[in-house]
Amino acid sequence: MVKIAPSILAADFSNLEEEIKQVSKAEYLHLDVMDGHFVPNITIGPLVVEAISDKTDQLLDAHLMIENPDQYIPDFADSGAELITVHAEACPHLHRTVQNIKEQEVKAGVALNPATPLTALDHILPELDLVLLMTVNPGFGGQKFIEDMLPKINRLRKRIEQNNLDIDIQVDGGIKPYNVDRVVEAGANVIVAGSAIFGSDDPGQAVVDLQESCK
Ligand SMILES: O=C(CO)[C@H](O)[C@H](O)COP(=O)(O)O
Ligand SMILES: [Fe+2]
Repeated sequence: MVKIAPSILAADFSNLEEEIKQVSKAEYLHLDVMDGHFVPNITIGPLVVEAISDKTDQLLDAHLMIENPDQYIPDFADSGAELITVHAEACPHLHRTVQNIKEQEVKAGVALNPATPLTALDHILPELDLVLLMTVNPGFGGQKFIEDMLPKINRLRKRIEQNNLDIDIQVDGGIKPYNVDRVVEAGANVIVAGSAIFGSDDPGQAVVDLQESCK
């Protein structure tokens, strides 16, 4: 089943509780953590994740776009994140970082930037619960989907199937009602959407519309 993960990056932060309530039909809530170093933007930390965890039963999906994530993994797990995703590009000791996530007894994800090849997953894939394929360059919401990511998604899905693995493929960036069917067809099964949901007049309906488009 395909799951929708609204990214609160595009929500009204002055009214976050109400914004989150509107998207409660989505299975995940995607929390973009940016440090101003790995990406040129700064967003939220564990304190905000903890505040959100009191307000929803959705799976809290922390997308860490930060350098040295190992330093903060326990804090994000303690704050209620149930899936922690780190960027391969930010982790010189990726295997150790993934083990650090698993020690916290939360799901472990690895994200790849658009220009990072799938070979970055060669010696880590069986350890993962999820691979996040960025479909824009990370740092900002509202960017244009990079079409060249479709064959990348498909190659990863085939590799997962050929190796009899049970790993989610999440896509993040520029996903809209008009292209979501193509990312699902290519093999993605966790769909992040920020501006397509919170930029619409009715975020709750936008979640339902995306769910319908995935069927
Ligand atoms: O990780 C991200 C940016 O780095 C966001 O999750 C992503 O950009 C979602 O926003 P949109 O759907 O508007 O593209
Ligand atoms: Fe994200």
